[in-house]
Amino acid sequence: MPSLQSPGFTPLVLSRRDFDAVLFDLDGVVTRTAEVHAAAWKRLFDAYLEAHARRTGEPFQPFTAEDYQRYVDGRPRFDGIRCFLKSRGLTLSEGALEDGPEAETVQGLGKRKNGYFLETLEQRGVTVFAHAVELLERLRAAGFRTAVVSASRNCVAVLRAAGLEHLFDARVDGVEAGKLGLPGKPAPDTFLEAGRRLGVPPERAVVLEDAQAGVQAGRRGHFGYVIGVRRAGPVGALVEAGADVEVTDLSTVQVEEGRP
Ligand SMILES: O=P(O)(O)OC[C@H]1O[C@@H](O)[C@H](O)[C@@H](O)[C@@H]1O
Repeated sequence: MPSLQSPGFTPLVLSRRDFDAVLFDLDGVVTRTAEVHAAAWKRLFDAYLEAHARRTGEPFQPFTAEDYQRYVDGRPRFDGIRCFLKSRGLTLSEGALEDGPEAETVQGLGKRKNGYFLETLEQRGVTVFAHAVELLERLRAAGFRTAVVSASRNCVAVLRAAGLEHLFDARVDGVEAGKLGLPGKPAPDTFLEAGRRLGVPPERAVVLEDAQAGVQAGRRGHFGYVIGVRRAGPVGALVEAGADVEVTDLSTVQVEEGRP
């Protein structure tokens, strides 16, 4: 039964009796980079929407936190652009791969946003959620296999900057998905690929996600357990999107060696 975790309820226990692997989203679950992405998207879309309002005479309606959570968070870069513009009844030509950041195309907007993201990352560096790193260490000590599954093409750079590469047995990110032609979240394919690489079937794997699209991917992939990690957004939104449980503090997740 889906539930919201709160004091007084039975603690959430991940046991080796039930599961062999845990698949972690990166931005917003392990590293504090979801807010860097969100700020870069806001900078991009607010400028775009303001210019659109000036051109058409329609009122300017800014890009909101809810827009980010519903249409952009967790999805591959260009899917996020298309999905958000569609939600506002806007379309933009796809453009070409070589379009520069100034181009008014999906490709151009994607490059512009990536420039904003990298600029902030360069200034601030990458910080982590200490409880997520501790959970990864506890899981690995108990014999779980671990993977990182991220839509981001910046996944390796973020992992390296945070010094976290050694905590994962497999990585399926935006670059890998592009090479393999895998659709991104909310499709389950990147999580399923991570399970395959670990040699673990979906029912023996747990998904940890902070994004609605990511939770949906976990549900659609029929994974053994889907944990929604609520960092922002309304209480219950991740359970509504398909998580088995919603937690805010990963230090409350218990790990048991059990017997596989
Ligand atoms: O633009 P990138 O680095 O490839 O990232 C794509 C997406 O990666 C996801 O992990 C983030 O939740 C999104 O905000 C981001 O847009």
